[in-house]
Amino acid sequence: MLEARDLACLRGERAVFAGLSLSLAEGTALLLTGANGAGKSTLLRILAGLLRPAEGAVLWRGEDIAADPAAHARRLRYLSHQDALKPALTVTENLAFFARLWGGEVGRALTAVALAPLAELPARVLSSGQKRRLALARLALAPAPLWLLDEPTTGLDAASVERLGPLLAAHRAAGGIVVAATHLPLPLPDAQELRL
Ligand SMILES: Nc1ncnc2c1ncn2[C@@H]1O[C@H](COP(=O)(O)OP(=O)(O)OP(=O)(O)O)[C@@H](O)[C@H]1O
Repeated sequence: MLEARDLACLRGERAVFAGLSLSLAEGTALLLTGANGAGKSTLLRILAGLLRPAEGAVLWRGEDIAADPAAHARRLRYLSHQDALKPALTVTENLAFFARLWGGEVGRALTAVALAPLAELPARVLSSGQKRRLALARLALAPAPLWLLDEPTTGLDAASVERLGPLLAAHRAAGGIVVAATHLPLPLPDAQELRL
């Protein structure tokens, strides 16, 4: 369903990677690992259609994602290093913004990341782990077949990492694909690993 063919990426003069291919079927997960600077975030940005590869192509169900970037944007949830929160808005309001775009129930998504008790606080007062959980709550709003997650568990306590397990499992059980860059163990049983 998601395929990368012979990708090459240059940053400045330097080749970050070349000849990179992968193929992921419905319900599968891929962990991107490797040293700092190996190109994990870069590859996620290419798979998200945010960065064009120097060579090669990314395909969704056999079609180049570059042919219809808007359609690709609609089918994915991309969680970057940044939490992309509006500090002055409350926890509920931050999530309501995305619920207007994608649908879904804000209360249910907050419960999935155990943030319901903080729903009325402005996002600026959240701790860094709570901010990450609010970013992750977007995943629980409405289905999208492709999740691209950059260090999703940074700053999370053990219980919050564990809570991600059912969220990831439900997504995969519904045929969703997960690609996650990480230095830490993730609750993603049977994930393939690509070491960059
Ligand atoms: N805009 C840019 N211009 C030049 N080089 C860049 C740019 N963005 C990234 N790079 C370089 O590309 C390489 C890959 O960076 P990337 O962020 O993908 O690594 P990473 O594997 O995600 O690292 P980390 O584990 O530290 O998050 C790095 O050497 C980085 O310095």
